[in-house]
Amino acid sequence: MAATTVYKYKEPAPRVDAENPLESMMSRFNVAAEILGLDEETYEVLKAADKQVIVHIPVTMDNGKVRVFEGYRVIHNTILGPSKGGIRYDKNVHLDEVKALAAWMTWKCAVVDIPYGGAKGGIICEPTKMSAGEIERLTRGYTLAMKDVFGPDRDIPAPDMGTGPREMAWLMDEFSKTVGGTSPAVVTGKPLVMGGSLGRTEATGRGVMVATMAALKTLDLDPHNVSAAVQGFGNVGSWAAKLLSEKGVKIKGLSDVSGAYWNDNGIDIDEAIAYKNAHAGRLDGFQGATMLENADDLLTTDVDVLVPAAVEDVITEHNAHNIKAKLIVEGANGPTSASADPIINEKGIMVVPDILANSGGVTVSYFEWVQNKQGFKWSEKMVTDRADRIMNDAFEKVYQTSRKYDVPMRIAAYVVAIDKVAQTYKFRGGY
Ligand SMILES: NC(=O)C1=CN([C@@H]2O[C@H](COP(=O)(O)OP(=O)(O)OC[C@H]3O[C@@H](n4cnc5c(N)ncnc54)[C@H](O)[C@@H]3O)[C@@H](O)[C@H]2O)C=CC1
Ligand SMILES: O=C(O)CCC(=O)C(=O)O
Repeated sequence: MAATTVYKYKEPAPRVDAENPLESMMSRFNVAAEILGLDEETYEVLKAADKQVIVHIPVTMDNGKVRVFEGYRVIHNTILGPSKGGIRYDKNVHLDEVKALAAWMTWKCAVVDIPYGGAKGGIICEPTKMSAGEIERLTRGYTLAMKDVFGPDRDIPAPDMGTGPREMAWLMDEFSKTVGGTSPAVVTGKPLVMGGSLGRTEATGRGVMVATMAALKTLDLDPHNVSAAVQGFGNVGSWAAKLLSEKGVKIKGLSDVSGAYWNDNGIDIDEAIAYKNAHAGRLDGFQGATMLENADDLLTTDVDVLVPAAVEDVITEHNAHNIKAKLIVEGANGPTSASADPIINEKGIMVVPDILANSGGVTVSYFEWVQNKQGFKWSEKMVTDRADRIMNDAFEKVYQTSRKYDVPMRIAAYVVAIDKVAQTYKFRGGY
């Protein structure tokens, strides 16, 4: 008879970061709500998530044992349209983080004026330590568990950290089985051959580049005389670094989970991307730069532009004093904790906030969804021209709002977003 495995309780590892992204989101929301003079009813409606779904997904691992994973989907708000937002696979996923990310999606879609509400999903797992088969079973299990949440006119997921076109393809396939047809518009960020949009892969990084160019113009800086450091070298960071370098910006620093890399003469980004692609998505061992002793120092290096494009709460009250950049363009969601805001503002650093800077991704996701519904593919030029225009218009609107109210760009972006959602709420009524 096979031996029975005896269950042993393991204390979950405590979270190491003291910052809470949900609190950071709320503190900016509160400032913007006050500027707008939001009434109490609207404030209460917009502040809380509409729905939070927690699921436990049993997955047969390659060793034959069943492991149960915890997954979330938070629908923050659907006043502007069906909810939209990525799915994150990471060991540090937690509910408050997903709630903050879902709210940021609501504000982001409103800033770029696309007809979506906000949502986000996440599963606590370590995809780099799982086989493709295990990730596929996990993704299909999560999709089945969320079959009544997802839907092309209800809630439309997309990639985020730790997920990409491969996972979106499995999700689309599994969801399609539950409805008995092919349902491409249920998810965006799919592979091109199955209804993905040209330009989606690079869209977030491209938007970061477009926002950086717009910000440099307001600062009267020529991209050819500007240096930058990019934290995170995944989808967003690598595309942002590549497209910025093509505009003449000298990328002196890069980092990923393996550490930070520095070259005072500028890093060859194509070389770094080729290296990463050949080394399981990581930069360790990359010879085109020297490794910094302390990876966190990347954020305080002597560069003009800082692009945090990895995780939340990396710029805090502890390191904000030492930042030398004149401009921060937030490729990541929530990289700056609210505790750092006053220090950054005091130093006169311009911040293009996440809900504006990284909105190129959801904008092209919206285009993908429109193409799926039309059953008609757009050219790459049509996608990028339209996305660039939306990004430039949104930047201008937020910039003008920051001047009108004499507030930083971050608060201005919240003002633009909350105003749009609040006005729509008033017209729709019916709650
Ligand atoms: N993929 C997308 O279209 C969008 C992503 N975002 C945000 O951008 C950020 C990055 O997402 P993706 O590039 O999609 O993820 P990804 O999974 O493709 O890449 C993440 C990168 O960050 C690195 N990383 C992780 N922890 C790090 C740390 N502590 N220090 C330095 N590097 C670290 C990883 O090694 C990897 O290079 C996230 O905050 C995500 O929410 C925002 C809008 C859209
Ligand atoms: O492409 C999308 O729909 C959402 C991407 C996302 O999760 C984000 O913008 O944070």
